[in-house]
Parts: sequence; structure tokens; C-alpha cells
Amino acid sequence: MTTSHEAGVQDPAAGRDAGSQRVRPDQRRPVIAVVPLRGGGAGKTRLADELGPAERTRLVATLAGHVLGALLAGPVARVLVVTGDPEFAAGVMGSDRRVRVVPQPGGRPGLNEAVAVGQELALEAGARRVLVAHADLPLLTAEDVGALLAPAGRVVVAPDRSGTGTNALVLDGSVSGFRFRFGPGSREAHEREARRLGVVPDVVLRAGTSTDLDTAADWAALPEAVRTALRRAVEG
Ligand SMILES: Nc1nc2c(ncn2[C@@H]2O[C@H](COP(=O)(O)OP(=O)(O)OP(=O)(O)O)[C@@H](O)[C@H]2O)c(=O)[nH]1
Ligand SMILES: C=C(OP(=O)(O)O)C(=O)O
Repeated sequence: MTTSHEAGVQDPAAGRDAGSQRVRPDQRRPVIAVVPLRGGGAGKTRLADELGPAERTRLVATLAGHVLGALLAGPVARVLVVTGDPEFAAGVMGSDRRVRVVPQPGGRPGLNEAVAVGQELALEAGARRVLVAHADLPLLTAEDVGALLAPAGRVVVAPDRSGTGTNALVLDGSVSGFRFRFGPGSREAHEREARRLGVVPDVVLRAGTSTDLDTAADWAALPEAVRTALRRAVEG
């Protein structure tokens, strides 16, 4: 049977429990993922004309569950979900012990600070590499996660489908002083940031990493089966 991690979102609950039969990661120098997550009621505002607040909340939860499942089905040992809404995030996670909900400190608001907080904690925990992934990637698969981790370079950038944004980043644990620049034009900003630190960035271009879901146009561009599954999930 095809799982959500092989073919994109298929079922709202499908992202939560996969991975148990996969290869065990190196627990001494693990790859740790950081997933920033805005509260369920706060996110996906660019879909406000198409979806009501409850539907957007369910969409955020479904997408986040899918991304976590894809991450944990591969060589990622742990995921830190950095969020201003820990209660919502805890509901999305289920009971997987490899996922930790990190409340975003009030003094460090915004997406870039969320990611920086996660990176700091991951490095403190001994991460060999830190993989940052947005929580809204409906086609992300375990294979995509493997592809993000395949380049040997110290900085890996995965652009969005416009080529201007960034949906995922991998930083080697030895990279210090990298300033996260998520927001408009972040792909170029992140590549520039790598070069500032003397690193030639690797770029990964795949449907699973480049497809995020922000707008009605993003929704329309999804494969029909994924759109159907998401429609079912957001309708509750
Ligand atoms: N912790 C945290 N995560 C954020 C914040 N802003 C965005 N995110 C997360 O960052 C990723 C990319 O988010 P965006 O696509 O920029 O924003 P969004 O909330 O999903 O959608 P819009 O409301 O349309 O901008 C998603 O995983 C969001 O949940 C923030 O201020 N704090
Ligand atoms: C935050 C970003 O994108 P978006 O808000 O479009 O998801 C980004 O690409 O850096």
C-alpha cells in the first residue's frame, strides 16, 4: 500500500505513525529536524477567502502531521516543533516520543526566531546536522528528506516552486552564525548567507520540497488525489 510519505497527503491521520520499520538513525550524532509551526488559528491567512478559520486550522494540522510523518520515516532522529501554540502542536503530534513541542519564547517572535531557537536546541542536543522544514509541504516524502540530506555540503537550500523562497534548509552542525532569512526572497538570502560563511550552498529541487501550500493557486496546482484528501481533511 502506498503511504502518505511516498505520495503526498492522502489521509489526515496518515502522517503520524510511520517510520517504525525504517532504518535506525545514529543516535550519538543525530540529524535533528526543526519545524516552525504557527498556531492553528493563526496560519494560512492567504487562504482566508477560500477556507474558514476551522478549516484552516484543520489544514494546518493535517499538513503538519504529514510533514512530521515524512521526516520521521527517514534518517531524522528527532523533531523539534517550535510554536507559539504548544497546545495545538501537541494535538497535531499524537504521542510520538521523537517529537518535542518547544514553546516559542515570547521575547523571540516570528518565523526566523522560531527556527533559530530550534537550531540552538538541536545543537545543544548534539545534532550532526539540523534540517529545517516548513510544516506546509503536502507532497514531502521520506525520499525527499533523504535527498535533502544527500549532499555532503554544509548548507543545503530547498527553494519553493517560484524559486524565490525557501521551504527547507539543512545546516551542518559545524556551521555557526548562519542568520535565517525566511520571508520574501529567502532563497537568494540563504544562499548569500552560506557564501558569507565561506560555504558553497547545495540546492535541492524536487516536487516534494518545492511544493508548499499558501495560496489558492498552490492548492489548484496540487495533484488531484492530494487535493481530494486535503479537502476531506479540512471539511472535518
Ligand atoms: N513558530 C512560528 N512558526 C511560524 C511563524 N510564521 C510562520 N510559521 C511557520 O513557518 C512555516 C511557513 O509559514 P508561512 O507559509 O510563511 O506562513 P503561514 O502561517 O503558513 O501562512 P500565511 O498566514 O498565509 O503567511 C509554516 O510551518 C508556519 O506554520 C511564526 O511566527 N512562528
Ligand atoms: C517564509 C517563506 O515562504 P512562504 O511564506 O511563502 O511560505 C520563505 O520562502 O522564506
